[in-house]
Amino acid sequence: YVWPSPQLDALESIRFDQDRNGINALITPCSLFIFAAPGSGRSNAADWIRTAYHDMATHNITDGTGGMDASIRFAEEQARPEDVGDGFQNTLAVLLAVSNRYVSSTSAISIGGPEIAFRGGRVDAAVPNLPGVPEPQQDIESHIAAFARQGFTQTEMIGLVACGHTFGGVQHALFPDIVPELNDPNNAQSVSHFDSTFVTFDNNVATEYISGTTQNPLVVGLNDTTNSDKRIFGSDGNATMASFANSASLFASTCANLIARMVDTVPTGVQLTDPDNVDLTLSVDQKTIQFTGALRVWNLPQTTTHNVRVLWDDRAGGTNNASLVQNKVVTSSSGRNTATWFNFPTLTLDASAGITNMRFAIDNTVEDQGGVGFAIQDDLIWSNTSCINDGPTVTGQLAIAVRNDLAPTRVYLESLGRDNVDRPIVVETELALQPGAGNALYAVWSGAITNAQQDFTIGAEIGGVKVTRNDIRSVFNFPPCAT
Ligand code: HEM
Repeated sequence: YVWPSPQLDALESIRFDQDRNGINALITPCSLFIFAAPGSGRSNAADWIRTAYHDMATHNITDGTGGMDASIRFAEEQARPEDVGDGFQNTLAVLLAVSNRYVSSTSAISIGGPEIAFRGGRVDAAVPNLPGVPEPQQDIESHIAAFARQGFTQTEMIGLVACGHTFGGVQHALFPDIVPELNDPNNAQSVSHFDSTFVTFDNNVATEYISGTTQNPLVVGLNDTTNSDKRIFGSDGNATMASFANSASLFASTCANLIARMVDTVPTGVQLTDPDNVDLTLSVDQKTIQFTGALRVWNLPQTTTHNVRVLWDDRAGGTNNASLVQNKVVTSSSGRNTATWFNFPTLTLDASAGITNMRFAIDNTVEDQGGVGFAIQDDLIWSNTSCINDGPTVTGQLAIAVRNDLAPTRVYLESLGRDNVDRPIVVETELALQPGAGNALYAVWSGAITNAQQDFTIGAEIGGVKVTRNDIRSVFNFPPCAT
């Protein structure tokens, strides 16, 4: 994608900036289960993947209803026999809290699985979807029909079930007719696992099935009616499962494709470079703009030192440049990628020339998103007349500088809220124009802030159209208010 994109920037930050915004800690180690004492036999990771499938499984390819839309959060869906168990509640309890989007592919990646492509833009449902998650007692024809409705062929059904059932297992409490009480202190919730390596992504679900050693309770369960994996895996004479047993890499690449499709994604390559937190703050006298930020470069060899510079264009036709300083090196996504961070020095720009675009020179290579550069807008920016009032209750004042050619009808701060069905929504806090606070270049709009913890982005309405500037700040980013 082309930076900046507030939505994709946020999504990829959760996925790739594990040291800052990640959810890896919730699935590290892969066997972690935070809702019971160790040795429960369950894992957060397995819950998340099952949740993603159950959310998607209501999809109807013909009429386009259902799918990955987080409708699984509705009590009505969770009360259905097809959605038995507390795994969905557990998943949503943590994922709704740490992200503002529904991110599910992350768990599989971090368990050593294949890297799964993803795209953003899922929209949370306002109402529950129609039922449609397959259940183990149904016959093979219903399963083929259910996966066809979800958009998967019979071969893809075998693959997707095998990819899902490399994690976790079946719980006695939920399926007492399939799994007996195990009386095992290391498996306190009596979970009969699908393969011997139930917290790892590998092809053992297939090798154990083909070699006849499988303990998968949906294959060798005593009640043949609920042996749905046996019917599904055997439905093409075991051809697909044999191919997975023969080739771990075929299994991994098939799962990467199928799970990517399951979470409604198209492949996208990792960006080589990606600016982050590019901050513009107008000075008190409104004659200069402070320009700061950071650059993340993927997979830069660490053997030599690097010469990294930011080049930027201004509205007066000038081009400028400055050297960046290497900061930290972070390995993310289970060691697959290394991010090297470079900090901008604090650059002081002449506000009358401002800034329009930037690009980077990394050693001898120019990174400019294929020639378009990285666009920067200096029309709606934070004013450093913003300030914080420390005390028992922290409050403050946030101010936005608005370039005079803009003439907005409203300027406001945007923050994240939830509507009455828990969908993320944008809450707007109005700011007022401060007559006399501006100058020939910028006007100043400001307002009092009572919730100091709240993060804000900048919003304005210009000619009836709403615009957003995604430079996130709270009062903690500003100096103390004058007393
Ligand atoms: C015909 C299709 C399927 C049937 C009948 C089925 C059935 C089941 C059943 C009965 C359980 C036990 C749930 C529990 O006791 O907590 C289970 C667990 C699980 N399923 Fe499936 N499943 C199907 C397809 C899939 C697919 C396509 C995926 C993902 C790609 C998936 C992922 C999982 C995972 C990860 C678990 C383990 C959950 C845990 O241990 O907490 N399943 N499945």
